[in-house]
Amino acid sequence: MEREVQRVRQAFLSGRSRPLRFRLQQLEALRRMVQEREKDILAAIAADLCKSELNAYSQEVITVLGEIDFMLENLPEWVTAKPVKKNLLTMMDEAYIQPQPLGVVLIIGAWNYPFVLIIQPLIGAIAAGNAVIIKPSELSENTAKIVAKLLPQYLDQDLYVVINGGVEETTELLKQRFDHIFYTGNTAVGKIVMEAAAKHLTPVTLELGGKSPCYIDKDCDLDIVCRRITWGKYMNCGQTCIAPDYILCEASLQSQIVWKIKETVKEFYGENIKESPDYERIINLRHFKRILSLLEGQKIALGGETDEATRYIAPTVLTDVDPKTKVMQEEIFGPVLPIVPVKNVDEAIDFINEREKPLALYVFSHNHKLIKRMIDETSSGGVTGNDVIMHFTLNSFPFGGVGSSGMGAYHGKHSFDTFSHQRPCLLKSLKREGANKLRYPPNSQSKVDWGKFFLLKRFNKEKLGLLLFTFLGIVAAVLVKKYQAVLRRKALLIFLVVHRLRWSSKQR
Ligand SMILES: NC(=O)c1ccc[n+]([C@@H]2O[C@H](COP(=O)([O-])OP(=O)(O)OC[C@H]3O[C@@H](n4cnc5c(N)ncnc54)[C@H](O)[C@@H]3O)[C@@H](O)[C@H]2O)c1
Ligand SMILES: CCCCCCCCCCCCCCCC=O
Repeated sequence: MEREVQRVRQAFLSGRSRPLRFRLQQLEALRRMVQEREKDILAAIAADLCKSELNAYSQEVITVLGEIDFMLENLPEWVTAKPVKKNLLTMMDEAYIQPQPLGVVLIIGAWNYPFVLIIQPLIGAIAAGNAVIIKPSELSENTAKIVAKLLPQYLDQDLYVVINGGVEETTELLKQRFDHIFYTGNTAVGKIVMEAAAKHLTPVTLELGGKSPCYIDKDCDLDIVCRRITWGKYMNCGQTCIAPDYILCEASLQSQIVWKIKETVKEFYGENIKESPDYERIINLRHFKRILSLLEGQKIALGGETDEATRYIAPTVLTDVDPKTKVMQEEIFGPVLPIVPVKNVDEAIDFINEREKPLALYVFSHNHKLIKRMIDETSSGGVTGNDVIMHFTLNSFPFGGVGSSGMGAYHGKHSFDTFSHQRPCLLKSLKREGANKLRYPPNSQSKVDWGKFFLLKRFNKEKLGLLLFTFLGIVAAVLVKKYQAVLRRKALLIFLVVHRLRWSSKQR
């Protein structure tokens, strides 16, 4: 492991990952890989999650292609140095911020969207000029294998390396020194990653999970609300980090919500859900049993059917859920949707604020002010009003958690920034030493006063304009005085030419 990381570091130190042209070439090669090997990639995701190729394409491949195109379009602008404002002491110098790669980045992926969750951060890391080691999740082994097989066929083999393995290999990997660790997965392992990173003072991005609440106001079109929630909750069989975890609403809305979700489930997956190509399965038996244990003692208003052999759990809704029960203590990460009755929006806000900060928050209402209030008075990684999941699709948004749902963010420019160091560069001349005497010892009151003027003095724009105007006036006056004779001759010449022209035009 140590030798492998060393090899990647040597490749980074060769400097070839840095030029813009190289980064663009690698991103184009990655796009070619996704396009040319699409069938293999979709088959691997399908095998891991029992997912149709159409769904694998819409949920993972589109995002990856969109992200690559966005990078290719914007990278030339992002990599350029950005000049910054200067003060009076640095007025004559060059001052700019130069984004630079961090070095060797470790990306650890999760199994639930096994392709996009490693390739999207990889795109950002390449764009920022880094070398990368990718550790896909061992639970989605087909995707892990295909990525390990394809990447070396398209990308630089020493700069971008896939290491497959489970807890043992990841633990070994985490002992090595990296310049950034980007981890996606559960909060408990997130803490292990951060602890390992701390030994080398390595910065981390932690894309974690949590219980994302969904508040439904009574002032709502429940048909639409339930269709959107059903889509986001049961997509990937509930195994989505930003799926609505539970619903908060007034008790009286529960029966209508259950009825409308039931109708939508029929519309989406047909009478026999098990046969629907759009309904996935639970990743493994451990998670299957964990989710079943959350149903114990609950009022099942919809679904509840299971099949251990195929790890099938039907779209399920629980009503009148007691917040103290197990299903409300951990992230569900499965197709089970508890409804917790609350009296009103105030109680919903308190409920959310009494718990860990979630990765996403959803609020449904015709009342825009209520949505704004919910946003102002709570905290979460991201928010979508009147829909679910969709903030993930906008790559101008930073995607990430807050508090126990994670730290740092990525997607689009935010990925580029996450994997870059914003280096401040001040370039002075070796001349103009006179001005520098001010800061050299011995110090004096007069030097301090000048220092205060240079560093603290703020000119307002109007005053500065007036000052400049006066200065230009003085310069003009001096010039006029100095070149009076020349100016007089020029003025005479212009006078003669103008008059000559007027005279000739009159003659015609
Ligand atoms: N914020 C996001 O973008 C995002 C995306 C997907 C999933 N998630 C969250 O991830 C969780 C589901 O993923 P998971 O954790 O089951 O995935 P997982 O089991 O695949 O684990 C994630 C990674 O951690 C590694 N790992 C596991 N145990 C480890 C250990 N003891 N030491 C070192 N590494 C270890 C695995 O090898 C894997 O690569 C959910 O909480 C979900 O909300 C978050
Ligand atoms: C054919 C219609 C396309 C619709 C696009 C919808 C995209 C949904 C993307 C969902 C991906 C969620 C990944 C979340 C990562 C955490 O688990």
